[in-house]
Amino acid sequence: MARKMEDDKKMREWCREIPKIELHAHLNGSIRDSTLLELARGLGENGIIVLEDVEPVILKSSRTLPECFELFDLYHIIATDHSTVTRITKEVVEDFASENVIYLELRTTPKHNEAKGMTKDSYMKAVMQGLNNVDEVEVVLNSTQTSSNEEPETVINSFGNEIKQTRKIHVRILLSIDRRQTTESAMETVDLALKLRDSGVVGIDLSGNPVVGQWSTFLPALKYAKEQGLSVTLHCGEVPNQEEIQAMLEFQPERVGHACCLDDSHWKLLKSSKIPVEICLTSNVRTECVSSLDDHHFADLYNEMHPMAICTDDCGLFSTSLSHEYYIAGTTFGLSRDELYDFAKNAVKLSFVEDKVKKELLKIFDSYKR
Ligand SMILES: CNc1ncnc2c1ncn2[C@@H]1O[C@H](COP(=O)(O)O)[C@@H](O)[C@H]1O
Ligand SMILES: [Zn+2]
Repeated sequence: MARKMEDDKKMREWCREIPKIELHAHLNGSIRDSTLLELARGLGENGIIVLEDVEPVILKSSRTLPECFELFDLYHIIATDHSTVTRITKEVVEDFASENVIYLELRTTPKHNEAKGMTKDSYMKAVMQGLNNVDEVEVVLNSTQTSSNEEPETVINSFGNEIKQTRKIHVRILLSIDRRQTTESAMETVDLALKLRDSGVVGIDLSGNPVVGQWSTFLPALKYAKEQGLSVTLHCGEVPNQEEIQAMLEFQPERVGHACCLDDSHWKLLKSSKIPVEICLTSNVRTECVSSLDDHHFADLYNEMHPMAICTDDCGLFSTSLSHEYYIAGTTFGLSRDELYDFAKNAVKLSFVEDKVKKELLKIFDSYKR
């Protein structure tokens, strides 16, 4: 028993220590609980919200998908002013870097809120300021950015190799279109993404409550994004809307998130199209998109060597971390450390980053496990 617990602890530490790539993380879903509560308390003291109503909602650990979207509305009241957006961006990046995420693709929905003097542009400026404010680690936003002259630290890693480590994280941003938006508003988001290309924005995500909105509303903006050379990823199959799933797969996005509720024909289509899947284990179980970890489609896709990446989705909302997601993938599906390591490394190829950075990231993986 003691031995098993010791092995388990080592496995958790190993998952934390290895380099990792995060491709599906929503900014507001990744807010630390402690920050959220602190902000909520502040608003409670000022009479803007009733803290007693909000606290149990924030602290509840298990939520259905509709409950998640109720909570997001609350998050947006609590966290959407410029200085808070800047603060949470800084914290989220630092949290990922602290568990050895070397590349983070962070997605967020640019928000317009007249009452707070916020436009989609100013929202994104606040996000960029947050990236600038990160001080625990160097943030690299484009492949032309020169690195700081920080001396690399020499450490012995869990493979027994001596490696030189610099505290550095590559970050790229995806702008999310919320399914509540109009075609016009979705177009605006794509235009903003194009404007911010030099600041690290590389693509577009379609997300939001899957039972809200029509595919035809978003299609013009998604097509436009594709034509302009932005990468596109879609939340696909969180609910069994087969007509929409068909349209999404036909659109041929560069990646899809979740892919839970596909019928047999779409399952075949997904596999034959080789569209990479962002796998969010805890999220899918908590929101009841899959009945249990053991029934998760990860195993089937893994056995077929379908391109996939392990991701967190909303690590704040679901109290998880990328290391923990690797741990549960390894222990649930019986992956060896070597298999898990190769899996982590393969996620580099699925990222939307420039080839030059991909090569740099692959080198980090190779030097880590020689
Ligand atoms: C649980 N599964 C999910 N399915 C669909 N959309 C989700 C999601 N989790 C998060 N979001 C989307 O991301 C927003 C929060 O981050 P940002 O405000 O953009 O930073 C949510 O409001 C929702 O639109
Ligand atoms: Zn998501």
